[in-house]
Amino acid sequence: MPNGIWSHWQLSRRYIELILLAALEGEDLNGLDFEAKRDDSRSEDIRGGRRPLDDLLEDLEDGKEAFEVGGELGEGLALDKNVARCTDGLEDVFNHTRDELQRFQHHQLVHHAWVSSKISFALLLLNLNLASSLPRLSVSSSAMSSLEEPLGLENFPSLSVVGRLQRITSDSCRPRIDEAEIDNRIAECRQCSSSNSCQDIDMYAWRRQARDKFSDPINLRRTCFCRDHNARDHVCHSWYSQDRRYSASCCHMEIRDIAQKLFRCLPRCVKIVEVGPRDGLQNEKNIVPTIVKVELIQRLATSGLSVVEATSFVSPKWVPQLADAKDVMKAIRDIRGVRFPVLTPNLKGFEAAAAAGAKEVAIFASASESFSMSNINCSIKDSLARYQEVALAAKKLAIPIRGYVSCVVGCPVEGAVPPCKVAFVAKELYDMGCSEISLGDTIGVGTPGTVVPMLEAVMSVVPAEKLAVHFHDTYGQALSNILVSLQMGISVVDSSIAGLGGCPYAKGASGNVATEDVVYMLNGLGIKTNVDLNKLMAAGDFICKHLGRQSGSKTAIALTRITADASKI
Ligand SMILES: CC(C)(COP(=O)([O-])OP(=O)([O-])OC[C@H]1O[C@@H](n2cnc3c(N)ncnc32)[C@H](O)[C@@H]1OP(=O)([O-])[O-])[C@@H](O)C(=O)NCCC(=O)NCCSC(=O)C[C@@](C)(O)CC(=O)[O-]
Repeated sequence: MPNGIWSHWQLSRRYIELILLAALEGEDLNGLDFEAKRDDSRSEDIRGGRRPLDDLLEDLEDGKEAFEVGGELGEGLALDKNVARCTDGLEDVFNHTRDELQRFQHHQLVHHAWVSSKISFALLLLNLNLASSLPRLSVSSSAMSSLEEPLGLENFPSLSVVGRLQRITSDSCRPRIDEAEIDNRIAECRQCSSSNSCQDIDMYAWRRQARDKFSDPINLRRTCFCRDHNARDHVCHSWYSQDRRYSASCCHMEIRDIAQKLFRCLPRCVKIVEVGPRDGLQNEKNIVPTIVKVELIQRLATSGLSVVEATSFVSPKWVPQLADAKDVMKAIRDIRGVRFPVLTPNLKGFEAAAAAGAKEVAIFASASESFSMSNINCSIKDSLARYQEVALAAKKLAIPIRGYVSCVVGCPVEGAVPPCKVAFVAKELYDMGCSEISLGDTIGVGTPGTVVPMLEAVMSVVPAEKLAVHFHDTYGQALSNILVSLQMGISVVDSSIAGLGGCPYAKGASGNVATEDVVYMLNGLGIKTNVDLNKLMAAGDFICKHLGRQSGSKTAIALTRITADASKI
């Protein structure tokens, strides 16, 4: 793509991004002052914001094939200017450009120039500008159809981010809670790239605090790809030091800065829910002595983890490994500062857990009928009725409940699970009063391609702040799935020490993503977890030695090997 066109597109698009963000955040657009910079810093005040559109319109008026790429557009426009400063109130920009558009009654654009609000107008601009980056402009009515309907902005402030985005995304790309639609969502977005808006607009869902990070795109690109050797060296040195003491602090801000530029809206802190003592051990054939379980929990607690799922109050006939739940709870009751939720499949389990001193419980439903039957011996509907009883009992005792949804992308029996089913179960659990809902890829088949539509569906009915993700790592996709979940606004991640686990009723599924690997990745991104990786690895060593197997954590294996090599020198 010729440079001029690209610059134009980039520059103009930035206005729209900023306008949209400002509008989405409910800011008063009047008098908002912003600046869009290009790679070099020669500055020229062009009272930006208008010129690009003015020039496009002039070209249209002249009957030029202004949108045919050939350099002319880029060269001739003010778009080649390096710094554009919008000093006019944006209100003016809107009004001015709308008036301009109305002057072109004869042109097909007018058909779409009907604007119901600032936001739809901004979208129109976005469509226009993206369209202009294509070889030939084709502003078809299907591409612009969303602009012809009122946006219903009265409800805008009360909508979630995803809801807002769904509201303003063009029809052809707007997600609906509809199985086929959601399943095809990503493919659709690719197909409809000529309609211009969807891919870029969709990114907004993940750009919660992105406004200040949009500036300086070239610099961003440089830093991201580590062409700046200083930055890269700093970052790399922080990964590891020979005495195995991990330190992210030396250049925490720098790493975070790079990560934020690259990943835009990652959370500052992530809460890790350690599920090793429960999910990790429940699948072990040989019974692990209670004393070993308790020591594992103690070690995990001292590593800084704030939540360790300790055990399950399920039928010992179904899960013999956790038949000692009561004893485990008794042994850990004096550990302070850490929460120890336990699984309860029914009222009987809840009562036993409460009697054993559990201060927090978890209920576990499934998005797949077959898995529900094999895991808890009842249909989804019946399980929800059971959990309603548990929720009521918990409420009476002021015990918080966590909810799980299993098989959120795939089921060992049924195959692909539609996102709408996951959203349905998650919403039921949320309505029951679950304070957090963990979305489990029980068999670890998800990829970002399937996880994103699932999360979008769930986030349209349950706020992101109430969600956690729980990935098994059967296909090695867990970390990518976690990363994309964080980008979508989730900040609670389940994981299991040494990657232990698997579900007894999901044959072939491997363990959860290893906690060590999650902490390593989050440290690398400058995201706080308050977990000490060395202590965590020691806890992993401890349980792996007991089980007589190698850790399932790549981080643990790598760091242990490097340490061993270093000690030989
Ligand atoms: C739900 C049940 C109990 C139904 O099992 P059932 O056989 O249909 O239940 P029942 O009511 O007919 O009872 C059968 C026997 O179990 C007893 N019983 C009944 N309830 C309890 C209880 N709470 N605690 C102790 N005993 C219990 C009950 O008293 C009776 O004893 P009997 O009269 O035969 O001596 C059974 O299917 C069960 O325990 N399932 C648990 C399965 C399990 O733990 N799966 C793994 C956890 S889920 C998971 O790993 C996924 C997750 C959360 O990690 C997320 C993800 O990765 O996706």
